[in-house]
Amino acid sequence: MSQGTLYDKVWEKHKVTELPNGQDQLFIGLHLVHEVTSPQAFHMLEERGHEVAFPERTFATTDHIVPTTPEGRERPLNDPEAEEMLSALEENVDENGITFFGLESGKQGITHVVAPELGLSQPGMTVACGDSHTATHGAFGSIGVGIGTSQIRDVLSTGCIAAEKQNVRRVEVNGELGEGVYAKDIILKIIQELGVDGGVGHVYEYGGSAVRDLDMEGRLAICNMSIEGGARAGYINPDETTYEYLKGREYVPEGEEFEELKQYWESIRSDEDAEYDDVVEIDADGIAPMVTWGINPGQVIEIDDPIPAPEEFEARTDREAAEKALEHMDHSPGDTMEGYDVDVAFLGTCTNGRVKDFEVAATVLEGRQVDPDVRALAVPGSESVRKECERRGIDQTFIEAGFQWRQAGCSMCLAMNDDSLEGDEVCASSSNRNFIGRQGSKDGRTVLMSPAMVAAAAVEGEVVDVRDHFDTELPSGTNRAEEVAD
Ligand SMILES: CC(C)[C@H](C(=O)O)[C@@H](O)C(=O)O
Ligand code: SF4
Repeated sequence: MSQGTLYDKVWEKHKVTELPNGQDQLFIGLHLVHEVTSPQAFHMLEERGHEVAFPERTFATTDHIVPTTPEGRERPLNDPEAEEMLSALEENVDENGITFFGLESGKQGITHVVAPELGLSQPGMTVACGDSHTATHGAFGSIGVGIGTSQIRDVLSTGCIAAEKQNVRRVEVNGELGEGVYAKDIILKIIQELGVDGGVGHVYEYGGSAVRDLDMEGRLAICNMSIEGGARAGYINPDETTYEYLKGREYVPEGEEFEELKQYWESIRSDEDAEYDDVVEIDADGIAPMVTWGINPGQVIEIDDPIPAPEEFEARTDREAAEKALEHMDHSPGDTMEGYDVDVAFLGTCTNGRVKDFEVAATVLEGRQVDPDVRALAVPGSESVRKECERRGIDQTFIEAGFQWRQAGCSMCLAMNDDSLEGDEVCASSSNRNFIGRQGSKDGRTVLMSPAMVAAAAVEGEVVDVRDHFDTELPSGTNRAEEVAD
C-alpha cells in the first residue's frame, strides 16, 4: 500500500465515496471532449433526460477527423461521416453550454495539446477524456484517465466516474540526456525495458534528475505514452518548471489566487518518504535515439542496435509478435534500423506536436532539403502551435525544406482524415502507435521516433542517427539552460 504519493493525495481529495462493488466514486475536475467518442454519450444523456452537470468544467475541441488543409476544412466536410461527427459535437456543446474550441475559434487542436497550452490542465486535478492518451495531462501532476463511452456519459451527467485505484510504480530516470536524445527516447526506453503490458494495474510516477530537467513539452511527451506502456495513468510531480509554464496562461488565475493555488500544488507533491508499490531505475546517460522496428511501441531498439531475432524472446507471445513484426516490416534479425528506406515523414500529434518539437526539427532542417522521394507532413498539434511557429518563422524552415505545412489535427497519427499512408509506405513518425494499419493503410509501416529523428529521416530518405548526420548543435529539450541554480 503506497502512502503519501501524489496519486494517493489527489485520489483522496476527489474520492466521493466507496461504491458497493468496491470501486471508488471519483469526482472529475476537468472533462475534455472530442468529436469521435462523445456523440453517443450525449445521446445516452438525452435519452435519460439528464443535463450536463458541470458545463463549466467541460471543454470540447475537434481533432481526429478534421482535414488539415484550408480547402478541406470548408463545410460541409467532404467525408459525410466526419461532417456528421463534427455537427453532432457542435450541436451538443451548443445545447449544453460547453466551451468549444472549434474550427473557427483559433484555438482548435488536439485535446491533449489544447488543454495544457490554455492552462486548463493543472496540478492536483483529476482529468478525464474519452481518449486513451489522457495520461498526457499527468505532466502537470494531475491524474489523467482515458474513459469509455458509458463513463463519458457518467461524467457528463454526474461529474463522476466509478474507478479502481491502481498501484503506483516510481520510474526513476537519473542522469543527463546526451545531445540529440529527447523525452521521446526516454519513454520509448521505458517501454522497451518494462514492456507494453508492464504497467498494467499501475500508474507510473516519472521522476529522477533527467525528468526534472525536462521542459513541459518533454514531460507531456513522456506522460502521453504511459498507456503504450500499459499504465492506466502517468504523472510527474509539479515543480517550478510546471508553475512557470502555467503562469499567465488563459485559464490560470493570476496574482494572489495563483500563489494560493501554488500552495495547493506544492501540497499534493509526493512526500520524500512516500512508499511506492514498485521502483524502477533507468539510466538517462546511456540512452541513444530510439526507433521502433516492429508493430507495437515495445518493439523498439536504440538506433545502432541490431533488430532482435524471435528466439531472443522468452515468452511465446513475444516470439510470435516478433515474427509477425519482422514479416510486416520486412526486416531480417541482425539488421539495424539505420538505412531503412522512408517514404513519408510525419511530424505532429499529441506526443510531439508542440512548438518545441517543431523548433528542434527545424534546427535539423535548416538549410537542408527533404529527400525528393519523401512526402513530408508537418501538422501542428493546435492552431496556437501553428500560429506561434509562424510567428517565429519556423514554418518557413519547414516549407523551404520541402515539408507541407498543415493546419492542426491528429492527421496521419491514425488517418481518420485524408492524411494517410498508401500501400506499404514506410513512415518516420513522431506519433505514439505503430500498430498495423494505424496510419490508414493495412500494409503501411510506421517507425516511431523523436521529432529530430523524423526531420533527419526526411532529409536522408532513410532512418539515420540524427547525431551522426548533422553538425548543427541540437537544442537540448531540457530546461537546464534557463534554470537558475538551486
Ligand atoms: C479515437 C480515440 C478514441 C483514440 C484513443 O482513445 O486514443 C485515438 O485518439 C487514438 O490515439 O487511438
Ligand atoms: S494525435 Fe493520435 S494519439 Fe493523440 S489523440 Fe490524436 S489520434 Fe490519439
